[in-house]
Amino acid sequence: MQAIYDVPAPAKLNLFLHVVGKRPDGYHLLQSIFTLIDWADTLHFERRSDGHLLRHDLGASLPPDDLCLRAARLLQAQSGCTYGVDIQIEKRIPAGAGMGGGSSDAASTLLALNRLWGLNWPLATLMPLGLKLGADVPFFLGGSHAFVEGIGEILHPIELPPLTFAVLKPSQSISTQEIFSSPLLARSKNVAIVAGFPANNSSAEKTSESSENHQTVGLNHLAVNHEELISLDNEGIAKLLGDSTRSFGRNDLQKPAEANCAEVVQALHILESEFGNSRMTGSGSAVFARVKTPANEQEENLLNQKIFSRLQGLPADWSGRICRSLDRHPLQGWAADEK
Ligand SMILES: C[C@](O)(CO)[C@H](O)COP(=O)(O)OP(=O)(O)OC[C@H]1O[C@@H](n2ccc(N)nc2=O)[C@H](O)[C@@H]1O
Ligand SMILES: Nc1ncnc2c1ncn2[C@@H]1O[C@H](COP(=O)(O)OP(=O)(O)OP(=O)(O)O)[C@@H](O)[C@H]1O
Repeated sequence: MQAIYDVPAPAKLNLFLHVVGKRPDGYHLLQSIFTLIDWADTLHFERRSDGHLLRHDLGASLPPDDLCLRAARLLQAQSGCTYGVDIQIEKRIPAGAGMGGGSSDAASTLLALNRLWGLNWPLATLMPLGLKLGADVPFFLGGSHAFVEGIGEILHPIELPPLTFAVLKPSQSISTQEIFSSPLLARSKNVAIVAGFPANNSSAEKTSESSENHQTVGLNHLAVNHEELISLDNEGIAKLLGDSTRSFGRNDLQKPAEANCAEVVQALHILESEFGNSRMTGSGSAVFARVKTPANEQEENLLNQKIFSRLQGLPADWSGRICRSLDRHPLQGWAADEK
């Protein structure tokens, strides 16, 4: 294999994100539902025999040593592979948005180079490399929506009904590190511990990764403080994303982000007034609202018009669009399962 073209790297939304603790090294322990959406970057890989690793930006410019190059360098060093690669990237996911764009690029790079360089490593071997690159990378390697714990390395695959979102990214970007170190970050007070219940129906997605932190069966229910049982269906998701007084879910990173960035508050207001709900994803600055999935083309056009007309009144460097949840990651199954 000489080249792999049109490799997708989809973004994620955190339907809720609870900070439940802190590790001795300063990283925060989370509980969150991560959802894959159809706002995606596209990458192209051409193998080089001289061992060099080069990136070419087809759209927006990325930092010189970006997460794609860091992923390629890590895989090359760990495997001792003598091939190199030219990586072309069409960047569409806004950076510093809490949508995991850089992490997704890194995960897609690991999966593509694993093939292009003929390594054929199992997913369980790629997972710890992913975690070294960023807390969100294991989720994108995992290949499905997930209830996520730890700092991002404990993945419980879940199935979700098809969901539609309006996503708005203000012009300002937010540094993840800055938000996690804010004194406004809620600690321990009102911690909702969520426990997952394995799916007991045949539609549950089976995953066969056998790494220690990887559950082998999907979940279809979550319990809050072992009391209220939430099904991962439309009704349950509505509970998770309802208004802040009634909903169970929240994003604990939202308060510090609102304090740091007035545009986050503005974006939340816009979605709240247009769609009746709003929440920030990850460490921001992007926010999203759940919207009714359009039943036909006419309804779909109407939704797109709504977000388009809102964007027209805002500075040109704001972006936004209607996004659909994916069934699964388009590269699911690219890494061999461990026998
Ligand atoms: C907020 C989320 O987007 C939720 O999906 C992720 O937890 C962030 O993941 P990420 O962007 O891959 O973050 P990393 O690049 O690993 O970490 C950036 C910085 O954020 C802080 N950080 C990150 C993740 C975490 N669970 N606790 C933290 O305290 C650390 O100071 C770290 O140095
Ligand atoms: N391939 C990449 N794409 C985007 N940003 C990258 C990439 N590689 C490195 N970065 C750097 O990482 C920073 C954060 O980018 P990213 O888009 O991953 O953040 P994010 O949307 O906040 O994601 P997360 O939810 O993982 O925190 C950017 O400001 C950028 O400088």
